[in-house]
Amino acid sequence: MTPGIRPLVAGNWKMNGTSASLNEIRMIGNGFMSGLDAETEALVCVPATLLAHAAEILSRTPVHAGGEDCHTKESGAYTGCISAEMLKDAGATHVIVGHSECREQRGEDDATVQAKASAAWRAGLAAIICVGETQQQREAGATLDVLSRQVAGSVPPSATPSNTIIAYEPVWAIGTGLTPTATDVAEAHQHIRERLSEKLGSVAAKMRILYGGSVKPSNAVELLGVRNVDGALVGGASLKAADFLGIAEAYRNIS
Ligand SMILES: O=C[C@H](O)COP(=O)(O)O
Repeated sequence: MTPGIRPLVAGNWKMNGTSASLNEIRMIGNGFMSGLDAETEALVCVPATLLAHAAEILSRTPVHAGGEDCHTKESGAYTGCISAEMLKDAGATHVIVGHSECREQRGEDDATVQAKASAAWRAGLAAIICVGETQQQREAGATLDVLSRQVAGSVPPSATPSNTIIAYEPVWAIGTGLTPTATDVAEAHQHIRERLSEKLGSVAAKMRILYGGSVKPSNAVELLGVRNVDGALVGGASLKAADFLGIAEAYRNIS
């Protein structure tokens, strides 16, 4: 938590979900209508095939719909790719960029991630920029250096709290059930906040820094209660409305 920052609980469905899954979206939207939005803002990033449907369902609720990735260009000969403008047109308010799965599987570097964040703004979307170390980097004691490099290279210099959210996702914690200790999370988030301050100045104090990596209802109070943790980016547990809502409910027990 950071005083004065409203936390964001964001889901990332990754390559999961068909039209049969839209009922979970409906239940997430309804859950936030029953008062949860007082504590947190909520967002579900879904595959592009579901985005327009999800956005339509969520338009009657406080929950936003988002995309999971975007191209740097607005349009053109990029078969299979989706621009930020297309996501916006389908109803997105946010897009994730630089997720470790994109960095690793598609060889995305920091410059590309930064260009994608700028593309998101060009379309009127907020960018959720992901950073985080691998297991190997962690074992080599390089976590903070990696985070410094990724913040320096991936965050555009004109980022503001309204157009940019940072997500710290230790790669080794994603989908593994493993999580860093609260002390490690606090150190990483403080380090990111400091690097953002150096880069962006005073606006960094109000920028949301989410934690992602095996967040579940059972560990949400501990992880989300850490200083400088301003919400969660949730993968597997966002696929089930009950789990996603359970994570958001953690804020009722965090002071
Ligand atoms: O974007 C979400 C993260 O990769 C976390 O995924 P997870 O909650 O399944 O570990």
